[in-house]
Amino acid sequence: MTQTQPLSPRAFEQALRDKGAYYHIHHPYHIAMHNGQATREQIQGWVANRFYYQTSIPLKDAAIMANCPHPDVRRKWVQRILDHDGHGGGDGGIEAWLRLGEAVGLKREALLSDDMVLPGVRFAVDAYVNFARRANWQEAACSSLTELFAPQIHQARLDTWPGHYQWIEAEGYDYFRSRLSQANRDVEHGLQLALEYCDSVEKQQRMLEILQFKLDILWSMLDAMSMAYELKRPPYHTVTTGSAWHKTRLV
Ligand SMILES: O=C(O)c1cc(C(=O)O)c2c(n1)C(=O)C(=O)c1cc(C(=O)O)[nH]c1-2
Repeated sequence: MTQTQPLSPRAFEQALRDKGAYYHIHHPYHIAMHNGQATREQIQGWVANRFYYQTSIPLKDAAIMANCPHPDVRRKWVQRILDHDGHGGGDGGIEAWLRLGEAVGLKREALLSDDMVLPGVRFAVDAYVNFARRANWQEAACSSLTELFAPQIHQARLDTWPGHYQWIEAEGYDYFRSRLSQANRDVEHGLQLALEYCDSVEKQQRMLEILQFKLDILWSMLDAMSMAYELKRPPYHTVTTGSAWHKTRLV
């Protein structure tokens, strides 16, 4: 039956939350990391590839702000950029992620060079940034709502990784700890925007589709990592043992 009336705000919020069934917490790569079955190379590969996501988030948030004509929204949204880039002399999330890299045995330069970033990860992350550039600001803003499910995944890492991976240095966990409160605050704002904006059946359905698009991005990143670090099939593995893929941000 075709839906003619929009869902109530409460029912729509529930429909957004139900998308958690597809969160990357359920990806086999993530499950292996959670269960202590990931090798050092797999953890390092994940940290190095996720760094590309971390450094792209402020680009994505700046694109949203560039398209948003409302000072009150921008005033709140800018906090996301400050969280990652740091402000007032304090380090931000990007620096914390670099420390995570060091804690898992990677050199800062290795992360900063993007050398390990697999094409599949790059394409997925670039799709997120480009979506934020093109979409209207409300749709782009609400695509961050996978963060609804993020505190759980950060907490699970804090609970299980120190026991499983004793070789990871303790300072590495600061990033996950800091995101627990930041993500909850972001979600509160993002949810409020989504509930206000999605006042028709069409907008609600489109927003659910956008959230799925974002879930697809996160899942696809881990698919690329599975190919490279679990199945040992990085791009061009039939041709070379080297990493021939492109290494620079082209878009
Ligand atoms: O570690 C994770 O699993 C995870 C997932 C997500 C997410 O759901 O997009 C984010 C983060 N972490 C994160 O640390 C973060 O800063 C972040 C920002 C955003 C966003 O879409 O604006 N997602 C996420």
